[in-house]
Amino acid sequence: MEEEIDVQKTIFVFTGPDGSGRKTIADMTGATLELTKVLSYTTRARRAGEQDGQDYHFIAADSFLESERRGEFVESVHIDGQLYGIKHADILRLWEEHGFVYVILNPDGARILKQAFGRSVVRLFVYADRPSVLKRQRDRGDSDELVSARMAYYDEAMSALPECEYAYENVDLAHTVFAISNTIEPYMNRQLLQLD
Ligand SMILES: Nc1ncnc2c1ncn2[C@@H]1O[C@H](COP(=O)(O)OP(=O)(O)OP(=O)(O)O)[C@@H](O)[C@H]1O
Ligand SMILES: Nc1nc2c(ncn2[C@@H]2O[C@H](COP(=O)(O)O)[C@@H](O)[C@H]2O)c(=O)[nH]1
Repeated sequence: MEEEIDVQKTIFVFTGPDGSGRKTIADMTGATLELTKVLSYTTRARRAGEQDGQDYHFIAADSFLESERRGEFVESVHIDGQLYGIKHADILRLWEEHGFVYVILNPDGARILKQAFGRSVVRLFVYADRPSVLKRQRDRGDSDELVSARMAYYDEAMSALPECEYAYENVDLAHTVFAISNTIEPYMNRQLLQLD
């Protein structure tokens, strides 16, 4: 059931197929508009260049399961043997502190957040065609194993496009960030107008 949430508090959910550029775009847009990121918790190992508390909260499986048992996650998923989730309390705290926040989730997680928080959730679906997604992951140096595991979810992820509030084909990075910033800004300005 949808929670009673102040509609001026918004969570922008960057979703879409892996490798489409969601994270890059989310973080660039977040930096441009001074949005705070709600970090996921995960049991997977940190990859080169990733930092705890910046990319994810990297935690042990027993700690994740204990939090799950206590009902702390608003949504959690198993992907390729690893656990990922977002804590309810983190969203509420960051909403209280900042009003506008963002998160990067797969489409299943995005759907669950929408069911939980209704109008306070705005899903921004970022996609690219299959060859581009494949190339971006290979260019980044991801292993063949990781790339094939992710590509197995491509069609399923793409099928979530119509249910999202907005969708962007990410061909040119700067252009996509500009378009998404233009979508988000009116939400923030609406709040400023109401505060006047
Ligand atoms: N428009 C673009 N053109 C070319 N490369 C891009 C573009 N957008 C993003 N990239 C690059 O593609 C790679 C994947 O981007 P990113 O990590 O943001 O994707 P993602 O959708 O979050 O996927 P993942 O969950 O696999 O990290 C990165 O190396 C990023 O710099
Ligand atoms: N439903 C959720 N999906 C999440 C969460 N945190 C990350 N993700 C998505 O998982 C895959 C794999 O991520 P990777 O960093 O291991 O490559 C990707 O689609 C992420 O967006 C979460 O808390 N919930």
